[in-house]
Amino acid sequence: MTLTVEAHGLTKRYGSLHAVNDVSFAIPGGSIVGLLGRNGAGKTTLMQLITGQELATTGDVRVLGENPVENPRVMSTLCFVKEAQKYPEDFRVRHVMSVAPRFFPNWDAEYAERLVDEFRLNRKQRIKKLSRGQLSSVGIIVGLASRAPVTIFDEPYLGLDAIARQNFYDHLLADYSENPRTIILSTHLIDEVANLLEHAIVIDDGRIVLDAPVDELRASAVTVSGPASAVDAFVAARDVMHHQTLGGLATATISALSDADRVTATAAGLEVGPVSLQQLIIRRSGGWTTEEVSA
Ligand SMILES: Nc1ncnc2c1ncn2[C@@H]1O[C@H](COP(=O)(O)OP(=O)(O)OP(=O)(O)O)[C@@H](O)[C@H]1O
Repeated sequence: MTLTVEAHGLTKRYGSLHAVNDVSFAIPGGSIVGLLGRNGAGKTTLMQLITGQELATTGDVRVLGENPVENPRVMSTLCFVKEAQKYPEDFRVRHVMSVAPRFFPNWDAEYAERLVDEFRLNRKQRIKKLSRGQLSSVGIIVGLASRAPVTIFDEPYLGLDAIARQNFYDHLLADYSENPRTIILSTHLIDEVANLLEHAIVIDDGRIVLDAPVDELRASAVTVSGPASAVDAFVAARDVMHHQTLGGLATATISALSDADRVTATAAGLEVGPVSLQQLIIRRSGGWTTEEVSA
């Protein structure tokens, strides 16, 4: 299997702050990877290291087997859609679309034009006059139409309404299916992208706290819900990751159940269901509590 992005002991320090701290991972080619974590966790710094925009303090990062820093061969395979992309002062939407092929050898101009219409952008509009959501749309169009072998989106949805975000997710999945490549998506909207992601890397305080296939994560836990007394009796001898009560009802998140345990739970009047990816990731990042929700 070809590895597209690899890091070994990668560290970026700003003064005494370890923004990225001894991080190692390997992203196989042809996958959609979620880079997830709380504010200030180190996601943007890690993406800057991958794209050669920052120099590592120590450690090593490779894109398609090569160091990305000042490497034109690697640059031609990368597209980094940043939250705060800068454009020349007098640029209009159509200028972005016309210069993009110079940076992205796989640029699909026809697809880009279709996306401009779908995201309802005015080709003549000055970039600096675009709304926050329209500016995000421009970045999304560049990221999708670049067809870059390694495409990285850093919170690409800022200011986008729900319809435009769904449009992005639908296009991402459809276009990725037709043109497989490596897509790294940094987002806080985990449940919105849960169905897109094949792999999740969670970073917290500069360190990777989770690096796992999403299917494996999903299979690792379940919720059991029902009358509080029945839920409590069922989970009494188990490791409870999260517990929530609402009136006389309770929901507990526990490790995956065997078939026999599922039968026992159902016989006790409990419902066994899936856990959302967001909940699993919050839990793995050490952020879950027991909640009492008043009715
Ligand atoms: N150029 C810089 N100089 C000093 N500190 C920095 C610099 N860039 C980032 N940091 C710090 O490094 C840490 C990681 O920042 P980073 O932007 O990578 O986080 P993030 O996970 O992308 O956060 P968010 O989700 O809020 O965008 C933060 O504490 C941030 O303040």
